[in-house]
Amino acid sequence: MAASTPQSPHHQQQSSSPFVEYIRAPGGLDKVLLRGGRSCSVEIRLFGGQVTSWKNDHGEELLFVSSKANFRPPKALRGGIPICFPQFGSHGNLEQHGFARNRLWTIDDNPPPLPVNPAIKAFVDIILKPTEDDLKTWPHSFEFRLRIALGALGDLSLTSRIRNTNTDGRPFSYTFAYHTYFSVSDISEVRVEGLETMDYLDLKKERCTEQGDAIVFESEVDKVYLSTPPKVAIIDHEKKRTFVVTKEGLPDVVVWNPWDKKAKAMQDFGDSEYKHMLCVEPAAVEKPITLKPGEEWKGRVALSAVPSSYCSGQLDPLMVLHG
Ligand SMILES: O=P(O)(O)OC[C@H]1O[C@@H](O)[C@H](O)[C@@H](O)[C@@H]1O
Repeated sequence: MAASTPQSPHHQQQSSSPFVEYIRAPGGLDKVLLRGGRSCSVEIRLFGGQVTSWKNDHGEELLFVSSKANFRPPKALRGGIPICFPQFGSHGNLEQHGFARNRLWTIDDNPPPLPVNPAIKAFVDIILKPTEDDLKTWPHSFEFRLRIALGALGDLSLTSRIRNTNTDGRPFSYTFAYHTYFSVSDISEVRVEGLETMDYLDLKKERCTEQGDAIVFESEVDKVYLSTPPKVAIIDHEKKRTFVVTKEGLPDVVVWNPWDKKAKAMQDFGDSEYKHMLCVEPAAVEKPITLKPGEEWKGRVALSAVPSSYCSGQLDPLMVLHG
């Protein structure tokens, strides 16, 4: 559905679905709200094509957004799920994490169909195409379609479809990440399962191997885990909540927490906020994806938040990851 001209600064546009609301706001801050059962909801900001809120049945926020986040374009918002494309981090010559998170996306009126999923309550399709300026720094024509969907059980999924629309016959390559900021009660009470014994790239992009235990957090972590299994679990002991991250088409997973020193150095991040967030980012970093003209790539992530089967220090990882 196309967005119409705003009639008031906060004009709310009717969509054909009672579960989808388009909210016009000044300064490029248009949003889309997806509503599910009870208090479940997802908020998407067209600037950056960024999910900025994901709430469960009880209306509790599941994603972290910094209290110091800068909501004004052109800077990306610190929190939610920024999209890193066509470059993850500093793995290339472009600006950090690429430009997609700093561009205005539009509603995709006529997306090519995706397989029908009856469990999906509400969804929106948005699209990004390069601007003239983007073509100067990254001379490739593309269509990046993103479907954001809220499932009947409150799960959130993001499906990216990137197509090479170059007319000069040239392929292009890119790296990618769903830079997901999870909200956690206390980082020292959190562990990540599913990445044990995996190889990873450290900050210096050197290859190392993770130990056999679940990952816990006692200092800064910034690692790109390589060729990982399709599921990762983030267990928040204090909240007794487990986030299950299921990914397709995205071999790598970035795990990031800036800890105290880096937190203080970030102007749009509170000094102590590192205690309440963890980024676990399904990604394609080590091996860039290459598309020939006309080819399309798909990368999907599904996030769910379930009560932990944690009980006095015993979590059955098999239940979480395969149950
Ligand atoms: O400050 P930015 O550009 O949003 O990046 C935040 C972090 O994003 C993570 O994905 C990277 O692994 C970190 O190295 C980086 O510091």
